[in-house]
Amino acid sequence: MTTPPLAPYPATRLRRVRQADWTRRLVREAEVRPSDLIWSMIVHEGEGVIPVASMPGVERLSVKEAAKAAVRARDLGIPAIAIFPHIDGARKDAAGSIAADPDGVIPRAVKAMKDAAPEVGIMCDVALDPFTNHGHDGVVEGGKILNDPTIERLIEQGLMQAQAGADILAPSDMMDGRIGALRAALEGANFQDTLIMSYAAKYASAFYGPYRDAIGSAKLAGGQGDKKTYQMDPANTEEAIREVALDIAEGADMVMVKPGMPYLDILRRLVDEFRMPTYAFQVSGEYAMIKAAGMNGWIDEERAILESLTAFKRAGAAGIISYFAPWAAEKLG
Ligand SMILES: NCc1[nH]cc(CCC(=O)O)c1CC(=O)O
Ligand SMILES: [Mg+2]
Repeated sequence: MTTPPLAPYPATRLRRVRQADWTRRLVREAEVRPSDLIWSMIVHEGEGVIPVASMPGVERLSVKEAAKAAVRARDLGIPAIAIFPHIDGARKDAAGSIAADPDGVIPRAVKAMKDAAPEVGIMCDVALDPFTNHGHDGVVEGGKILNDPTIERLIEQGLMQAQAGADILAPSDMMDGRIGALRAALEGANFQDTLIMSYAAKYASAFYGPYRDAIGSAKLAGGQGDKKTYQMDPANTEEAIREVALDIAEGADMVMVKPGMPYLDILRRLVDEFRMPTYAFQVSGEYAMIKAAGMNGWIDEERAILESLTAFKRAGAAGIISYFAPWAAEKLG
């Protein structure tokens, strides 16, 4: 885009349009609405709610509470909820054997949430790490994360989630080829309408720390932070283009960039390049930073949250996955 020639000062005074709230609202380019939000939510296997220490204000919800939250999302105009499981450590193993258990907390939550609020889209994380005792997103052998055997497990998990009623499957594992395999499996099992949102450009980031605490994998091997053989190097942009190109070609309906704020340049690039519905995940560490600074009185928390969400929209996001979703929807609604 070329900028039209501007009359020199004083004919042009850019401050004129900023002089009052009404002028600012008239020229505003990006605005975040409740319909832009996907509520990121942790569910657990027990009863009641359990606070997450490193994410003040976020609680792990029981299935019953998750169903109530779905109703709340509907009433707030939030279109979708992304659920992630906290699994009892004693039930994890090296293979993540219970990842595709049709009686697990995720399928139970999906059913309860769809029963309570069928109008709300439910998105499931397709990944093994909440279920493995090493915290990695894949099958590990001799210290290596095996790509193709992992895909087989993800397919079982994804089909189970679709069977339970999940609307969107969101593989967050970063194995090569899993989008194509999952799409073929869904077609083969008559799930033509199940959406796939690919965590297409997911970086090996320090900003996932509180999440690993929330799902109970922080102290495990994978929780020490090294997922660098499958998640992307934070230094790379062109590689993100290749990742997203492949996932679109394999059948992704929507793509995601993760984390959010430190990667707004990637988000913009991908929107420009592919014109696909592109989402940003404002991850646990971003939540924790804003919250911690706010609680200390170091920043104005409410303004910082809304500014951060607006920044995603300005950068081109079709929507934002965020732990702030219910608070923000209430504020904006
Ligand atoms: N499959 C892993 C997964 N799915 C969602 C998140 C992070 C979410 C957040 O930080 O809020 C992670 C973390 C990781 O890769 O270790
Ligand atoms: Mg990929």
